[in-house]
Amino acid sequence: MFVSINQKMNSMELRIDNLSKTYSNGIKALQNISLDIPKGMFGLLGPNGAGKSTLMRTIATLQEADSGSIVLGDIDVLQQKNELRQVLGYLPQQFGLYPKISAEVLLNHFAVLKGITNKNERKELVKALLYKTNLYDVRQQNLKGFSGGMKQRFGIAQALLNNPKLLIVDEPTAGLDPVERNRFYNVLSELGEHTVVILSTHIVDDVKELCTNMAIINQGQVCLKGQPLQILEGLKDKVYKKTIEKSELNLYKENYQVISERLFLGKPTIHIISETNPGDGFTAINAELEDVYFSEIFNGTKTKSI
Ligand SMILES: Nc1ncnc2c1ncn2[C@@H]1O[C@H](COP(=O)(O)OP(=O)(O)OP(=O)(O)O)[C@@H](O)[C@H]1O
Repeated sequence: MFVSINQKMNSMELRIDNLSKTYSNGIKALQNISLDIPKGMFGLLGPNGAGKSTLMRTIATLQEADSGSIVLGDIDVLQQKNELRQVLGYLPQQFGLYPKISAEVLLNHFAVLKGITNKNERKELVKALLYKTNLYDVRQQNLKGFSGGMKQRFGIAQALLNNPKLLIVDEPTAGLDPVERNRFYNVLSELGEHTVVILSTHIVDDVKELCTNMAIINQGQVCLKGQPLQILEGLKDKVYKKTIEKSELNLYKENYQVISERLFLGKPTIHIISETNPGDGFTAINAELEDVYFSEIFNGTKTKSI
């Protein structure tokens, strides 16, 4: 049957099936990871060492898996590396930039490397991307003067040069202040409509602000996947909070399923999960994505789909 290009693009999604990777030191960084990632922003949330970067690098064809498969549309990612690279934009966790060169000149240089040979086309594209990433006004500044957020936005600009169908962004907001983080969110939020965007992060707010679908991974395993709003429904009427004395913390941990503790005006405020109202001075609160995250990281082991 004839399938139009549009139909093909609409069905473009990333499918990861039973992907596993054990490093030579015995660490099982990925254990049977399976995820269906549609177009739009997908948040991959997990603590340090969960396996996020290993997964991102494997999808980006930068390292091999031991077993499993990854498919983007009709591209078999693990076999057709060059095909994947043509439609991939990748912003790694750390990247170097030439410090003594302007953003405009460097972006133009990257465009040449990506095979955009027509000078006028390249000029227009560079200009459009500098606008998109809010860097047009500083395009003639050398990159060494750029803040962390400006560098990250430049990273996005270079990742978008080939109009990617798949964009991977690995822990982009670590170290950014709230204003820079917000600017970065604004740039990313416009990309999701036509592209599969995977945002790997340990910052819950990144996912809360941006993502329509998400998964939590921990110790190389997917422990929860679904849509943030539906996932929150799972904790409806089950989260309670109480401000306690520091000396009481261990006692509460023994008696309740404490999922998080935060200091508020110097005193610990704990969140617990309980099927019924615990009384004892606790108040019911609306679950936040942080509550889901902490409950999965500290207590969850089995994969749940919502
Ligand atoms: N090249 C490697 N050789 C051996 N072990 C590795 C290697 N790379 C990562 N690991 C280990 O694999 C596990 C997963 O690491 P990975 O970097 O994928 O996690 P992460 O979720 O990206 O963490 P972070 O948020 O700290 O970057 C960790 O225990 C890490 O120490």
